[in-house]
Amino acid sequence: MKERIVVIGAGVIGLTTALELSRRGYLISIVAKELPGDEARFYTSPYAGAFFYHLDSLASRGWLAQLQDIASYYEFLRVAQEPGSGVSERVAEVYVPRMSMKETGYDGPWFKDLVRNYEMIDPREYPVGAAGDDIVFAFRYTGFTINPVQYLHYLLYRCAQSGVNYVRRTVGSLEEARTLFLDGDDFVEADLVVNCAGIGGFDLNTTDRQNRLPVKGQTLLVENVARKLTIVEAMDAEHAAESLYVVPRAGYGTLLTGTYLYHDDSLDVDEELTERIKKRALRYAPELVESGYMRNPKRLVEVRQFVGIRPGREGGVNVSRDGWRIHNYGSAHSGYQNSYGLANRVARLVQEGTVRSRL
Ligand SMILES: Cc1cc2nc3c(=O)[nH]c(=O)nc-3n(C[C@H](O)[C@H](O)[C@H](O)COP(=O)(O)OP(=O)(O)OC[C@H]3O[C@@H](n4cnc5c(N)ncnc54)[C@H](O)[C@@H]3O)c2cc1C
Repeated sequence: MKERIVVIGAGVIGLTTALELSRRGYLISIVAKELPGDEARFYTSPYAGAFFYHLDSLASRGWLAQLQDIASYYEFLRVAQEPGSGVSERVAEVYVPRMSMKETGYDGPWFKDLVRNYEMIDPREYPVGAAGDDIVFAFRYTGFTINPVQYLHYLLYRCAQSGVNYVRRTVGSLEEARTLFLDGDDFVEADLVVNCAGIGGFDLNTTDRQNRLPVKGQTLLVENVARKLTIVEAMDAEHAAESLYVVPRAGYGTLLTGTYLYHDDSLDVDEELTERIKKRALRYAPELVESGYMRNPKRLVEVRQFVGIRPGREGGVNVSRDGWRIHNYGSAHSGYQNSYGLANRVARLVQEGTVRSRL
């Protein structure tokens, strides 16, 4: 019989891992404190941008990270064809000001030969508002944007279709989680437990606590519609930790964001930061307030501000196995971008253990 596996967590990492394992024939129960539709300080997935992007060049990006990301890229482009998934294919444009160009001899992002329709942007096409930012590199490609709440519901639905069940429960340890495989109306012991608890993953793997690295992000959702996904690396010397992301979403509306506050897990909103984000967005995406485009209102109409805490980890994401315990947490700012790649790695860890135990 195939292994019974408890997956802890119903963020993008837990749901994708559960889905990919069930597609391979394993029996899966998800055990999670928060489920899609919930909001909580340490339930990060609903607060993401979310899109596919990383500025590193091929030379500076590890091959494992590349494999994870590109596996996810093509899966998301496929999912984008499914109505109601919350994923939409979009043109993505990236502008890199001189102040944020860290590499010398940079000739494009690591994915330039792997994504669809990659090309450099001619300086004559730069938005008028970019003047003064000293842009040294700009490119576009076929990307996608994700409406996270819609996509999390989609994943849960796909899991249910694939035979995955789920239980709302806070667990205090991996041992406790192991007793919570739901079999009909009863709990039985699981063969394996996968820790996909995001920032909570460190509480369940206490020997790793010193690597906990929360990274705060602040976002603003507006009703106005942007034409494309626009990414501008840091352009303001006074606020060098701030970039600009203009993220048009499925169902319209646009998310404006671009902040990384390391070792910060507070939830307060910085109103001055919100004003800076709005000003930058209007420089690069003036159509947001042009009635000629999608009948946009003449000012930004705020829906809501959000704060999300990215589950970062010193040393990068932890995907590892120790007997019946498997970990998959710490994906920081790219949990969507590498979700399918990480789930594939977990599936290999499950399989390798199974093969070894049969020898
Ligand atoms: C502003 C912002 C923008 C972002 N933009 C992007 C982007 O563009 N692209 C991208 O790829 N990523 C982006 N991210 C990062 C992405 O959101 C995260 O990497 C991802 O959501 C992490 O998912 P997760 O499943 O690991 O954690 P979470 O979503 O936090 O889920 C954790 C799950 O574990 C459960 N849990 C925790 N502890 C316990 C316990 N003890 N018992 C039971 N259940 C437990 C929780 O209830 C929850 O269900 C962004 C994040 C932010 C904040």
